[in-house]
Amino acid sequence: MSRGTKIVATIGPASTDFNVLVKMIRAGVDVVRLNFSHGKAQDHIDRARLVREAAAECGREVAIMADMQGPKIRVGKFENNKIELANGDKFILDAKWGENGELGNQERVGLDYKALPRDLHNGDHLLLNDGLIVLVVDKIVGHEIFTTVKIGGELSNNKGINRQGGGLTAPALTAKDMEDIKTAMSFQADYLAISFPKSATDMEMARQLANIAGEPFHHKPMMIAKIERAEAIPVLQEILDASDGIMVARGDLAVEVGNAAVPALQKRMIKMARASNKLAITATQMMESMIFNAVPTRAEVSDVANAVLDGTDAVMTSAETASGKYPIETVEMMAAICVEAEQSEYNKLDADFLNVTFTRIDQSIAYGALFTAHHLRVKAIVALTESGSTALWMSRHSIDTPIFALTPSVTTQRKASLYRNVRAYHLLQQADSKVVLKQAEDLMITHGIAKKGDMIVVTWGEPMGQVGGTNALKIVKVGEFE
Ligand SMILES: Nc1ncnc2c1ncn2[C@@H]1O[C@H](COP(=O)(O)OP(=O)(O)OP(=O)(O)O)[C@@H](O)[C@H]1O
Ligand SMILES: CC(=O)C(=O)O
Ligand SMILES: [K+]
Ligand SMILES: [Mg+2]
Repeated sequence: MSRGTKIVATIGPASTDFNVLVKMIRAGVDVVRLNFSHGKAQDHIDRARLVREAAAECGREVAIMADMQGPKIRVGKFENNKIELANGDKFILDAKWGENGELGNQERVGLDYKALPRDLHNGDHLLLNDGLIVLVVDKIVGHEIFTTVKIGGELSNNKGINRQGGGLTAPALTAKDMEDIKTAMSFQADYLAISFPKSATDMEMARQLANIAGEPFHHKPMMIAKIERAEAIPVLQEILDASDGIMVARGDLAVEVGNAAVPALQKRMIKMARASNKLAITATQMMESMIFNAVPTRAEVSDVANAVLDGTDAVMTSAETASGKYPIETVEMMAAICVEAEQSEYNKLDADFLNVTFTRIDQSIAYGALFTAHHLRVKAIVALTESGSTALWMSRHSIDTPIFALTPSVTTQRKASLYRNVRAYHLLQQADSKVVLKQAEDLMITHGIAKKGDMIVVTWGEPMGQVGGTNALKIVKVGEFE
């Protein structure tokens, strides 16, 4: 059985190797994530090239997602790289500490966001290191935040800080992000993930910067809003409207909204994304124990399967594949869980369209193809597409029929590798629809999707070769165009 849910794999020291990457791609990686929170610009440029080479070796198109660092607030470095905080200890976060090279100690540490004291109030709970350490603000005096340790532990260099409940005002795009967007466009990253956006404006600004940086390469990336701060939740719809997709970034989100709130939010976010014709990625700690172990826990298996049932386009790995011991096994395991979970999917195509009115020709064709495929039980839906949007619209609804996007654009092909239930292949640009339909049939036969006499549904636009012009649907008996 082929897999419909896609796999996004973060790469890092454990996977920056041609042979490992080839094995990971063969095991099922569809999108590679480069995390700009770690490493230098040149490291990402080199990694991107390695990914393209490994994908070529596998005869596949793999998308690259550049994930910006964003305004994650971090503590500075310590004299001895780390300290141990005990419950009840007094500790100072000092926005001026480090300005003259001072390192942190048992009493105080510096901050990379100088305006933090201004944003805080007495009684605020600060969560450090993804919530493993909790500090309560006692008072703020100028640049010094005086706190009492509520939950202690080891605090090491550059760990992140969140306020419980969110509300810290750091702007979403930092100066570093703006530089990193240029780097990502220099290798034409297919997806750009923006960290901590809190409004549609943040996403619009990022898109504008990306489009300008991509212009010399005629490249426009798809924009992913990482939903990971409390303020993003009430404005989720407007963020979705300004983006091409969202990431349920459970690491930071859990710290801001409380971890018990995350599962329900995940379901709501994925549902809203699909209803808005946008993509959804479920991220963080999906196979966490596989950083050290060759098999996942029962809970992790269920987590991946539940994300599939929620309708996510992709499940994502972080440290499991970036710095873990079993990057290849993690991907193999995830792929197997996805396939199994998809078998049990409850199909409710009719319910998706209750009271829906179609107003666009291209969308009407896309949905017409879905219903045709569903009711006639054809072998495949084939969308001849320039931009990929026909395939994207179809993929927002769950049906058993696989969707194939055939496109002359390699960028469209790469982007489509994130769309659930869509496989994209390259098609030679042709003016004559008869020739193209024949090519489409041949591709289905070559890939073992359909054989002579099987039915497939094909959509395309007349005249061929124009973006957004899908206006034709044909039910084809394979072999008809001999
Ligand atoms: N390029 C890389 N180089 C070194 N280590 C990496 C790299 N990418 C990821 N890692 C390691 O994997 C861990 C988890 O990866 P992930 O991408 O979730 O990082 P993170 O620091 O939690 O991300 P963020 O800063 O976006 O919240 C990181 O904390 C880091 O130890
Ligand atoms: C992926 C990410 O940034 C998070 O989970 O917070
Ligand atoms: K990041
Ligand atoms: Mg995050």
